[in-house]
Amino acid sequence: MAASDFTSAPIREVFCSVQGEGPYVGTRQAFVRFSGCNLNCNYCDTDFSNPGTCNYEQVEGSGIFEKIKNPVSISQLESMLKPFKKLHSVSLTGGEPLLHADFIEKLNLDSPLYLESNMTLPEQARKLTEKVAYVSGDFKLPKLIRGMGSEARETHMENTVECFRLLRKNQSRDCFCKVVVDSNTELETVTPAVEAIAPYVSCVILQPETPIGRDVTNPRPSQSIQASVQNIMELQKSLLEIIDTRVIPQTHRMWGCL
Ligand SMILES: C[S@@+](CC[C@H](N)C(=O)[O-])C[C@H]1O[C@@H](n2cnc3c(N)ncnc32)[C@H](O)[C@@H]1O
Ligand SMILES: Nc1nc2[nH]cc(C(=O)O)c2c(=O)[nH]1
Ligand code: SF4
Ligand SMILES: [Mg+2]
Repeated sequence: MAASDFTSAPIREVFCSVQGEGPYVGTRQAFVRFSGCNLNCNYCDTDFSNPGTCNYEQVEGSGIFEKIKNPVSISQLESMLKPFKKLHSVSLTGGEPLLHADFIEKLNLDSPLYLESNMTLPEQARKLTEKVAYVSGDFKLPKLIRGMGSEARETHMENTVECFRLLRKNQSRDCFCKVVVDSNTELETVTPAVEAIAPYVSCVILQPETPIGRDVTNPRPSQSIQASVQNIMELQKSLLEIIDTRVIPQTHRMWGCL
């Protein structure tokens, strides 16, 4: 897993699109997708490898990519983002962007930073407490992480809660939590997670797992790993006792944009 030094980072792609997930769905963003991740979620829809170059879609929505040599320097990335106008914010995603916190800390951009993170690296999160204006933090359910044994689960929970505490909502930052749920997700596993982070977030989003490599325009495939509408609405009803809880599927996968 290649992390970045202070001045350059391995970046998989840079493009402009609209936010497809969570409460800011539809806002115009530039996306910076860093390479590398510290987790292996069984539902992950993203190629975050580093093939040695970064795909750069300079013209919004064109589908035409230039290849930039990796690693990309801070000044190169700042210049690459300049053509994108009228942005709500710049999404820092991956892979796991917190692996590149030293690099992010040095970025100087015109738009606010929107961090999209798995929230498992508190020592890295600490470096960005003054830097990011939006935090879209996942709470990863341990059952959906490949290779996570029962001994590691307690530390995983502690690290996640500490990340939310460090990057919590305040006067100059919104912080919300997304939980990806599948057909086996039980209220008993989601409730303690939501209770623990509720003081730090503005709302919780239940994000139904989108089947990878299947026809996402067919919402009810016969043997679905997706949570049933009834199950997810039961989850929402219980969690609404704790905090504003919304159900928002990934909209960009339906539309077919990046
Ligand atoms: C690719 S991840 C990158 C950022 C960070 N590593 C994380 O997991 O939050 C971006 C978002 O996509 C979500 N995601 C990935 N695969 C998904 C799928 N098959 N269905 C629903 N959400 C998915 C993740 O849970 C996360 O909220
Ligand atoms: N349109 C769009 N919205 C997104 N929201 C989170 C994404 C991600 O992969 O981090 C993503 C993405 O890849 N595309
Ligand atoms: S943490 Fe994010 S990028 Fe990493 S495997 Fe999970 S969903 Fe994919
Ligand atoms: Mg994505």
